[in-house]
Amino acid sequence: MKHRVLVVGGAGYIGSHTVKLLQNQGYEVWVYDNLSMGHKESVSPDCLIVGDLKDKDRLDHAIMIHRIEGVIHFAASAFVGESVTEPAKYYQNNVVNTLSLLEVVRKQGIKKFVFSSTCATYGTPDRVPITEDTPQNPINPYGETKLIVEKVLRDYARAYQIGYAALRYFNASGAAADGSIGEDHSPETHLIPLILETILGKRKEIEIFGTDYPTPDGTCIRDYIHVDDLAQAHILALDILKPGQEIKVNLGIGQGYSVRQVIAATEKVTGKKVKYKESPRRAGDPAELVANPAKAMKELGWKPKYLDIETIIETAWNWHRKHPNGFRN
Ligand SMILES: NC(=O)c1ccc[n+]([C@@H]2O[C@H](COP(=O)([O-])OP(=O)(O)OC[C@H]3O[C@@H](n4cnc5c(N)ncnc54)[C@H](O)[C@@H]3O)[C@@H](O)[C@H]2O)c1
Ligand SMILES: O=c1ccn([C@@H]2O[C@H](COP(=O)(O)OP(=O)(O)O[C@H]3O[C@H](CO)[C@@H](O)[C@H](O)[C@H]3O)[C@@H](O)[C@H]2O)c(=O)[nH]1
Repeated sequence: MKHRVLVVGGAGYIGSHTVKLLQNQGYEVWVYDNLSMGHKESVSPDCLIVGDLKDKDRLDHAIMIHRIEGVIHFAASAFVGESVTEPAKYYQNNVVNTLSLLEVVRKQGIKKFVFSSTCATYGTPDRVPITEDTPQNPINPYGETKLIVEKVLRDYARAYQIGYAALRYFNASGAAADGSIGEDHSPETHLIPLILETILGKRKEIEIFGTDYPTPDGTCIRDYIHVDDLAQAHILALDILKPGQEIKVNLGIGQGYSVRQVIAATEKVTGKKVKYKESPRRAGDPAELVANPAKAMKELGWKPKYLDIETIIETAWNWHRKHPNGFRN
């Protein structure tokens, strides 16, 4: 029997791709989202419950009437740069509101909880690729909030037997292979969609944030992982979680690309030149974040399908050029 799942933040970018995959694989799915960043068009209307994370009564009711067995929690404020200038928003939404959700989960006796963590919890790692035993010393408030929730989950697992998976994603990218849904953040801050918007003439140019990093071409290196590969890892984690179990894994492909390499790969995929300008570093950005995904592959039986940046960008390009205004067309 496939589980009945509540996907909190399920109308967002990674959430909506996970919802689609869960539905394709026969799970009964309910989406809970306040639509502050998400899009109602990204999920089927009959499974959407519009509500806020801090509304305990609404969550309680949703979990009870739909007899939810597992929760996947994507809802958060998730811009590294903004978290430096507006930390209060991040501690409130990512920590306080998540505690509120966990109160309901605990009361309702739910024993499967999958959490969107991040490689930003590692801060500036001593070495790459990053393994899960790398010390977690975030260098921005966003990473700090995610680390706090990981610690709360550890304690709740031990005291209340809530089984949890803290999935530490690297950089989510790409769009559904069938072109039906994709990435649409407002404001957009992520590198690949911004490059594509520049190509589509929606922006004058892309800024490269920092060209003096200790990397071969001076720009930041990240591990770009396809959103459907991320989605599949959530389903695998949900399936195997046992009460009180703790899973902490990195989700990346184990290969890093610099900002300049991503621009070059996008030019190749689209056949168009990208206008860019070199700008100062953005606050809160570590030089290089690349995953060692071996633990996720072993513990979840996970195997990413998209191992090549150009194929990942191709899926994003396919979505962006057909939906230049995102879900508004
Ligand atoms: N995008 C990435 O590269 C990346 C990398 C690592 C971790 N993450 C984490 O993955 C998760 C999903 O990221 P995303 O890129 O899909 O973000 P997103 O903003 O597209 O999705 C988040 C969703 O949560 C909803 N939400 C936010 N606050 C809420 C609240 N208080 N109540 C109800 N709903 C609320 C938003 O409306 C949105 O639909 C986040 O937790 C993020 O921190 C993302
Ligand atoms: O206009 C831009 C935007 C980004 N970058 C650079 O591109 C890289 C990727 O940036 P971005 O796409 O904004 O992703 P991150 O800041 O790495 O953050 C994402 O990836 C993190 C994990 O690395 C997650 O935790 C966050 O939620 C998610 O937003 C970084 O080096 C940025 O400095 C630019 O040079 N110019």
